[in-house]
This record gives sequence, C-alpha cells and structure tokens, in this order.
Amino acid sequence: MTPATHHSPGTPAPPARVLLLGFGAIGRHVATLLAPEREAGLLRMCAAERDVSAHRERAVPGVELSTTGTDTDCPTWDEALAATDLVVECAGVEPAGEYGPGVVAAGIDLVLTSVGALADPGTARRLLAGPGRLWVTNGAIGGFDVLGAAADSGGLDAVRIRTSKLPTSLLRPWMIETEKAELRALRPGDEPVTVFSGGPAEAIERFPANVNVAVGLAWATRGRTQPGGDGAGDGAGVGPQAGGAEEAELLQRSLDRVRVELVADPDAGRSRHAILATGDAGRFELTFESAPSPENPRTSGLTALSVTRTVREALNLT
Ligand SMILES: NC(=O)C1=CN([C@@H]2O[C@H](COP(=O)(O)OP(=O)(O)OC[C@H]3O[C@@H](n4cnc5c(N)ncnc54)[C@H](O)[C@@H]3O)[C@@H](O)[C@H]2O)C=CC1
Ligand SMILES: O=C([O-])CC(=O)C(=O)O
Repeated sequence: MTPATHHSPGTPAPPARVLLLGFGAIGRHVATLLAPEREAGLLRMCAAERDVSAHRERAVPGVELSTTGTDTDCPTWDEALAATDLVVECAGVEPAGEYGPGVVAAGIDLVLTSVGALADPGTARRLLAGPGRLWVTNGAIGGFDVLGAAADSGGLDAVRIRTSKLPTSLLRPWMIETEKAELRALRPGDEPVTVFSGGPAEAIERFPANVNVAVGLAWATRGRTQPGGDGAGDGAGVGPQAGGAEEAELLQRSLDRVRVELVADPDAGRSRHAILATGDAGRFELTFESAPSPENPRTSGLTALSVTRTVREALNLT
C-alpha cells in the first residue's frame, strides 16, 4: 500500500508509515537520509531491533523504536507491523527470511536490503508471492538498466562479479584457524587472497554480510519470459513483481549463471565490486568503489543511498 497515492482528492496525504527491520549501519543511515521527508510530515518512521535497550542512547530524532525481542516498554513487532505501510529490511539474510514472508503475506510492501535471502528458493517464492510487493534494492552496485535490458533480450551468456574487501571484514566463525590467521596476517602490498569462488547461493551461505550484491546481480539479470508482458521482469532491479512463481524460477536460473569471486585484498581501502557480463548483447564491464558507510567503514555507503532511493520510489516520494 502506498498512502501517498491512496487518499481522497483535495485532502493532504497522511504520512506513510515506514518500519525499519534492523537499526544498524544501513538502517541508521537510511533514517538520517529520510529526515527531510519526516520533517515535512510525509512519513513516520519506526525501527525494530532485537534488543532495544542497547539502541536507546543512539536515538535518531523522529524514529520510534519497537522490538522483535522481549523488551516490554515499546511496541512489539506485530503491533508495529499492524501500523505500517512499508517495511524496510536492513537486518541480515536470516531475519529477512524469518520476517519478510510474513510482511508480504500481510499485504504490506517490503524493501529488501539483504537480497541474499532470495538465494533460498523457498524464501524467494514466499517473498515474491504477494499480495505485498517486493522491492529489491540495487544495494552496493548498479548499472541494472543496462544489464537488465541485455538479459531481457536473452543477450547475456556469462555474468561475473569479483568483490574485493579488507581481509578482516571477511573473517567468519566457520573458518579454520589457519584460514583466519592467513587473513589476519595480510598486510598492505601483499597479494590478494581469493576466499571464495563459485555460485551466489553458496557464497551468501558462507558470507551472508558480504555478497548480497552477487544475488542482487542475479536478480537484475534474471531476464523475462513474457515478451511485451505485464511489467514483471522489467530489469530495473527494483519494482513491483507480478507472477511470483515465474520470477522465482527465472531467478533460480540466473543464480546458476552468475559466478562470484570474493577476494581478501589488504589494499582495498574501499570495497570494490567488478562486474563483467558478456553475450550477444555485447561486453559490459562495470566497477563500483563507493565511499564507505559513515556508520560502518567496512560496508559500502552506496547501499543506504540505494535503499533510500528505493523507499522513495515505493512510496511515490520521488
Ligand atoms: N544489497 C546490498 O548491496 C547489501 C546488503 N547488505 C545487507 O544489509 C544487512 C545490514 O547491514 P548493516 O546495517 O551494515 O549491518 P549491521 O550489523 O550494522 O545492522 C544490522 C542490524 O539489524 C539488527 N538485527 C539483526 N537481527 C534482527 C532481528 N531478528 N530483529 C531486529 N533487528 C535485527 C542488528 O541488531 C543490527 O542492529 C547486512 O547483513 C546484509 O545482509 C549489506 C551491504 C550491502
Ligand atoms: O557493502 C558492500 O560492499 C557489499 C556487501 O557487503 C554485500 O553485498 O553484502
């Protein structure tokens, strides 16, 4: 539902009610970027966290808190959701899969930041099943107008992404000690080390906070099955989807095509995403090195900017 478009002519639109799931680096940055809309009375914002008490001292003006946990002095997730027009997930792949399907099933639109959640076929089907609309943010990469157009025409055979990050940002609990030690020992000037090479589904399982972009790329290049169809698969990487089961199937095929390389680079002052897509449509090479997030230097700041843009689009605030 988009309140900006569902009101009687002549009366001012009521503020859109936005619920952030997760109030970490991205959620806080998005809340800050949307301050002008809050101050203009165009939207009201609430943020759900597991442990609200840990967030009280870092309040963002005009953002109420609610909880997915056991705090008793603020609205519960269900209470907050009942008073929401748009949920913006920026909590992680696991919470996206846990809460996202219930949001769209309740008929509420969902902006997905942890796009990696779509790599699980069951979760993807539920997220795309409606009646709430799924908006898949571009996140830390883009150029999806070009890549989507090429994929829509069947013009891409190979799609690759090489993501380079600082070694310590790639440490994961499942790594064996020697692997962790190798990453910790890397110093500027050392040769980069490839920590993963394969498909997006396996990549996101191993590195859920680092390769959402790879699943986002698969989403953007899923193509379409209905020439001149109903707008589904318009390739922009964001937008309402029709025909959820078909979209989920296209995505699965696209996930099989995308190849991912994740690299620990001690000289990667900024996270770097290099995309190469080739086929009958041509050869497309795109590289992204965005400024870091002001809240977390290991995350691309572009993600919060993309999410903010997606929120504005979903609410017709552009
Ligand atoms: N699409 C893209 O290009 C990108 C996507 N991401 C995704 O965005 C996610 C968030 O990123 P950051 O804000 O940097 O992480 P963060 O760790 O700073 O913030 C996540 C917040 O979500 C909260 N959270 C986790 N589980 C929750 C639950 N069940 N209920 C309520 N709150 C919960 C955490 O307490 C934390 O405050 C990442 O985990 C990743 O999946 C991140 C970067 C790029
Ligand atoms: O922030 C970035 O550079 C990308 C990222 O972590 C992800 O895609 O999960």
